Amino acid sequence: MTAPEAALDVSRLTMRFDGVTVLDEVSLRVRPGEVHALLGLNGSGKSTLVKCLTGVHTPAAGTVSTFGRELDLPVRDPGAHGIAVVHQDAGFVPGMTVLENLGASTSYGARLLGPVRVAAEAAGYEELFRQLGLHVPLHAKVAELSAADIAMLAVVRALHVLEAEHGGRVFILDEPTATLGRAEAEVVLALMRRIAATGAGVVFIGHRLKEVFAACDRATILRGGRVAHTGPIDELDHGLVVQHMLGARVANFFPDPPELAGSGVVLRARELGGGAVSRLSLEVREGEIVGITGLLGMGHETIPALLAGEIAPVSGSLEIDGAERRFRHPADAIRAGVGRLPADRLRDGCWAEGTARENLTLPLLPRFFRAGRLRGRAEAEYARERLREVRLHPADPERTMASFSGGNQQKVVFAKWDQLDPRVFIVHEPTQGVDPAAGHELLERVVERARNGAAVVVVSGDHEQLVEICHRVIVMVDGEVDAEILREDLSEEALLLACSN
Ligand SMILES: Nc1ncnc2c1ncn2[C@@H]1O[C@H](COP(=O)(O)OP(=O)(O)OP(=O)(O)O)[C@@H](O)[C@H]1O
Repeated sequence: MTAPEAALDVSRLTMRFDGVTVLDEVSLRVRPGEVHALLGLNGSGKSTLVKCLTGVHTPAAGTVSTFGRELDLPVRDPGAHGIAVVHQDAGFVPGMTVLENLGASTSYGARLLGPVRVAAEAAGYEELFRQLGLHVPLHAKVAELSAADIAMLAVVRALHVLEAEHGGRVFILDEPTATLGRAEAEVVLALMRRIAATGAGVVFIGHRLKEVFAACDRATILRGGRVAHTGPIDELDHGLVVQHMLGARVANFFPDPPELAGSGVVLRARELGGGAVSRLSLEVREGEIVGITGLLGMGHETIPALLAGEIAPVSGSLEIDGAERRFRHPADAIRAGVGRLPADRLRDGCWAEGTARENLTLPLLPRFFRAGRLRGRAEAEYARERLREVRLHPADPERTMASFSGGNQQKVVFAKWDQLDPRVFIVHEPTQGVDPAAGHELLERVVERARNGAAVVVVSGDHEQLVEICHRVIVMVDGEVDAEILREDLSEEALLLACSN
């Protein structure tokens, strides 16, 4: 019997892929009005659990109930049972208006036929926006909105789909803040809390523990497809969460940047302009780690593409090791020793249908050819070794990229750039979607790159990370460098203040 007070009650759910158990008798109980964090390392089973709740996967065993009613498995039409999932990638059409995008998910065809219905729908949304305290114009194009507004619209769309159908609601937010800066993330977290306050059960999946501690009431931590811990958030701390995730303690969470010894300038940008950057002057020395941040839309997100030949500069100049460079294509930048780890790895960083090995060795393929033939065994051995170093899980380089969890895809893309020994290494949101333990490993490797003499640029909205690993951080406002904060003055508060200036 399910206790009626649970908004969502998952009991002993088991899921297997080709005989491999990915969820092993997982139970999750979310109360109405509660924000419940679902945590775990990359690949621990969080997304698989969500996919079982939305009918994408059919579990081998277990039960699922919402507000006391048991659901038939596989779940068909989760919306009818009050379950909505908000994914990180909202899938909105930028050229369409807010209303068109919101309507498209419910009754697009009908809306085209009935102007009266459009007015009713608009009024419904206006009321919903008012209740949630959102100020987003319904007739603005999605392309004109901030990232935080778009993230919130994704939540609202899910809410509206459920509105008429069901009394009790279960919201699952899958990394809603992963692509947002600190200030924008706070807005989305506040919205999540307001939704919980209406009596919904909210499940929050995220890797930024700071957000988890600020916004969640309870947490369930998965480890290797099993529940390692469940309980109130105030009985946990950063170290304990990671301990439950890993089954072991991590002592020093963030690595320190290396000592800087009077080293020469590797990367020098003078008044560089292009895309959303109007003027960037920057010098990065050998072994130095320079962070770049800003509120979304302030230009810092464009800098990796500008420095790595994807956006052609329209003004200013760029030097690497004293030689002036004009990159017309990313390949020019790679040849000049510039490596770039992109933020959107699925769009820019990998070939989803290819295997992890193919993705890794792509830039090095000529090395594995002899007399016109690919030395397959040497290539496979190389890939196995490199991917073992980044602790790819599962440790099978022959699986397609699409079948790895998000964090493990990031490890492959990271290894792909790291192996080229870049002279200038630009890492853009390096730990986005990556669990805290793997994130720790990736940051250690970034610091190691600098220790070996590379000039490292970290473009990130994650201020905690910038404070820990950078020698100094540059803050962009309106496409220009607005402030520079040296290591001795670096703090999250100082960065937030500089960003919101
Ligand atoms: N369609 C699939 N076929 C085979 N194995 C899969 C499939 N989907 C997921 N897996 C495996 O199931 C395990 C759990 O993956 P899942 O995506 O649920 O992890 P996660 O906790 O959401 O990770 P992340 O934090 O990186 O998103 C992983 O080992 C993954 O490789």
